[in-house]
Amino acid sequence: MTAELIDGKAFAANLRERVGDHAAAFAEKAGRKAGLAVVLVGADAASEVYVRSKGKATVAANMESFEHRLPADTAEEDLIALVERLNADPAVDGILVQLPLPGDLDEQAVIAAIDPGKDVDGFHVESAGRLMVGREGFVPCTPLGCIMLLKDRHGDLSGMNAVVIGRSNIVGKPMAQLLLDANATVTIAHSRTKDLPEVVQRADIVVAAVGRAEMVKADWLKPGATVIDVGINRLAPAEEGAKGRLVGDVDFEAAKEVAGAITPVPGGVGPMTIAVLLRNTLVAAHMHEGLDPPVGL
Ligand SMILES: NC(=O)C1=CN([C@@H]2O[C@H](COP(=O)(O)OP(=O)(O)OC[C@H]3O[C@@H](n4cnc5c(N)ncnc54)[C@H](OP(=O)(O)O)[C@@H]3O)[C@@H](O)[C@H]2O)C=CC1
Ligand SMILES: Nc1nc(=O)c2c([nH]1)NC[C@@H]1CN(c3ccc(C(=O)N[C@@H](CCC(=O)O)C(=O)O)cc3)C=[N+]21
Repeated sequence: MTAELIDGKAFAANLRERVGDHAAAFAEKAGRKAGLAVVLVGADAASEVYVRSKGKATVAANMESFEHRLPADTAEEDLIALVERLNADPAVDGILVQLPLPGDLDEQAVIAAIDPGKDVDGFHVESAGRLMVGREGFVPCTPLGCIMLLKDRHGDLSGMNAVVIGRSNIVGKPMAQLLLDANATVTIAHSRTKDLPEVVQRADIVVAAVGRAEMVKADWLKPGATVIDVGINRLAPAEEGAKGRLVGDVDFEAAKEVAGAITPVPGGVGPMTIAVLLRNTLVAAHMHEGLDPPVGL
């Protein structure tokens, strides 16, 4: 058996296109473009690439991109002061502070400074709380992108057994909550989980968000399971000077012979994260202008 490939890249391109159309209509109505501010502290090479691609995608979707680069030794109060300026700036609808932050900057303190109405990453405690109790709010981009792919494939997830591996605030926990909201029966596994292969064996849906290259093995999977691989791991390059290959948390080559459907890395969940970020920003912009949010995004 060979799994169907879940083409996150194509799904994301389609979502960005629809967001772009709605963003153009928004600009007509509001007399301004929706705006996303991205704050990057320090000069992490991978983050640089990521921030640049977000900026390009934002502009391509008819929105404005504001990039703020601060040195790695920035004081927490200066970073928070920038966030507060962005909170007060009517041209900025969404604020994303690229994580992780360098040094001993307190991530929770910085995120807490973001206006929850501009928290398009969904990392603020207010957003997390809203998701937990089932109220409208911003949902973290990566898990929201994953649930879109799952609903696209399965329609109704009711009664399906879902196993989420990883319990971070930005992926694992919100992912589990979204699956629960979709009436799946959810198990959250983590580093203390006993007999992970046996836990995964029962799953109709596996979401791997661990950060360990190719950890999830093919023989753990229930035949026909749907596998969503969130992991982004760069392997050591085979030769000096070369760029290491990017792999997920799932042993893709073997898993695709057992799974029913699987997301590749790259080209799976990653592109969805950016597309959903643009979607969240456009929703924020509508709220800021007192307009009804676009339907069907
Ligand atoms: N595609 C995308 O857009 C995005 C991809 N990512 C990628 O997703 C992955 C996860 O990210 P993130 O959630 O931030 O990572 P974290 O490091 O915050 O969390 C990893 C989780 O995996 C668990 N874990 C670690 N080792 C094991 C193990 N051996 N068995 C079972 N569980 C284990 C940890 O358990 P414990 O809590 O017990 O320590 C923890 O809950 C990374 O590869 C990251 O790069 C992240 C964000 C976006
Ligand atoms: N405040 C904040 N919000 C985030 O959402 C956030 C963050 N900080 N810090 C870092 C992680 C990581 N992340 C990715 C997004 C897209 C790809 C992506 O598009 N990946 C491409 C491959 C890119 C490549 O080739 O390097 C793919 O999977 O196809 C990857 C990783 C968002 N994150």
